[in-house]
Amino acid sequence: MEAEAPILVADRVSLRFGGVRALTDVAFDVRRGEIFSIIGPNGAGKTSMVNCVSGRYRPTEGRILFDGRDITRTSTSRRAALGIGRTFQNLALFGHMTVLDNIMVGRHHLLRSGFVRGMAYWLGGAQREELTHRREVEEIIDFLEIQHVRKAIAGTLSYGLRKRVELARAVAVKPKLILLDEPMAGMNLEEKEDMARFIVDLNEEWGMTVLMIEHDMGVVMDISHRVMVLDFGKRIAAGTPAEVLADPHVRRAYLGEADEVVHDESEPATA
Ligand SMILES: Nc1ncnc2c1ncn2[C@@H]1O[C@H](COP(=O)(O)OP(=O)(O)OP(=O)(O)O)[C@@H](O)[C@H]1O
Repeated sequence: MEAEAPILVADRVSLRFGGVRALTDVAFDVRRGEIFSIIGPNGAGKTSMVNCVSGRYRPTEGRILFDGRDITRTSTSRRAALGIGRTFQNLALFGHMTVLDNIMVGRHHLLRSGFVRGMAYWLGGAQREELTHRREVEEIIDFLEIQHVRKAIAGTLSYGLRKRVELARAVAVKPKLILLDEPMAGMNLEEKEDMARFIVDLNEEWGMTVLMIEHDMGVVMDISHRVMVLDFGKRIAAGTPAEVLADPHVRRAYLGEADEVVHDESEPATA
């Protein structure tokens, strides 16, 4: 049987900012239905890579394919309409708006255009559309367990809850691929465990494909199907979490002193 085409392909992507080579010849693909994570030390190029996928940055060389289509030159908004959703490293909620309104904002493009909607309203179709819309939003609110704060002003919530609302907003646009930029950053252990569970459920129950950057290695290795490791803008390894953890390049580059620890058995421990 022929393997299904990947939903996302990065084809030898390079990105330069003046003299800085943020990415050099990075290639990977994300399979439909998987959780794929990008890890690497600070400045390795993770955010740059995800920005090339979302459309915020345009690669200097190479191509990005989504759902079989070359999107290298496609605008950010068009990519979103094609089915690429995202959350941000720093929260990007409307702090003065309610949780419900924040989630609804992301849904606008799913409704028909203003003029058509106006006409349809008079013809009776808009009410049906509005009902479906509301039901779907309520499903997401239930799923992410934020019913109790749906009327609260987003800016007043705890950090962990705001991250969850941001995820709800990204999910609400029904993306085929969701880009999560450090979803656990700044969270306490309990919040991290909740977030990890939501990501796994989104993937398993809602069939959402996930491309994630995350610094928490425990979470990454726990929930990812495959992982790519970047270092100084280059891909140094990719594979299952077990393969990546066993890779000597990764141990040297990412885990730093791991090699010395292995070779230093004769030395007394100093840590
Ligand atoms: N807009 C920009 N202008 C100039 N240089 C940039 C820009 N964005 C990223 N860089 C540079 O590109 C390199 C890769 O940065 P990037 O933010 O992609 O790394 P990262 O792996 O996401 O790091 P972190 O884990 O710290 O978020 C760094 O040297 C960074 O300084």
